[in-house]
Amino acid sequence: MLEAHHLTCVRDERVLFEALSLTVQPGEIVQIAGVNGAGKTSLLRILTGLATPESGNVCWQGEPIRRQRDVFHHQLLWLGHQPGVKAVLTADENLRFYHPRLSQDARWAALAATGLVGYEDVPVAQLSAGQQRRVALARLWLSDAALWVLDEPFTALDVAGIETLTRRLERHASRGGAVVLTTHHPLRPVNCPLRCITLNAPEAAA
Ligand SMILES: Nc1ncnc2c1ncn2[C@@H]1O[C@H](COP(=O)(O)OP(=O)(O)OP(=O)(O)O)[C@@H](O)[C@H]1O
Repeated sequence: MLEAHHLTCVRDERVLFEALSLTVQPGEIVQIAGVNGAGKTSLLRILTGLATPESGNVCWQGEPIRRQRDVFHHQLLWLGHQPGVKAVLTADENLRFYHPRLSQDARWAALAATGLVGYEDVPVAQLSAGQQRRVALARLWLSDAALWVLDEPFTALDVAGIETLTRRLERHASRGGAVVLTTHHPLRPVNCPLRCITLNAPEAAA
């Protein structure tokens, strides 16, 4: 599904990782672990095509992503470290921005799935940090992308929110999707293949 070959990433004269290869198969969750600054977000950005590695390449279904950006991005849902929602828009308007063709019923159902019943028409700026995260995560209930790449998706969620999200990830994997995520929150045992790739603390470049 997704393959990374011999990736090297240097930031600020530090080698974050070198000759890193990994594959992501349908039906699995891959956790990228490592200490603060190890390069987890940098790796996710390379895997999604948002950043370019010093060397190596990333392939989707056997083809380099740089040669098929539109196809790849159609199959990708990327949620970055920040909630990625617009503060002046309501929860529902944020979902409509990303999914203009979906019905209000579908959008509200997604918000209900993340525990936001009654907050649909509230401007995001007035929501708590955890609720803002839930608005962003509601896209996971609307997306039909095969590959989800999620940077710290559990941040700011309460215990119930963490469980709801974990179940959503399991369901996506059970339907043949794949998830790559970073988290400092330990994942509970899941009912699908789960692999953890740990990045070492970075070294100064030679
Ligand atoms: N655009 C950039 N320019 C310079 N340095 C960068 C850039 N992006 C990241 N870095 C540096 O690369 C290192 C790794 O950053 P990254 O965000 O990938 O780490 P991380 O493992 O996701 O950390 P955390 O767990 O704190 O989120 C950091 O030292 C950071 O300062």
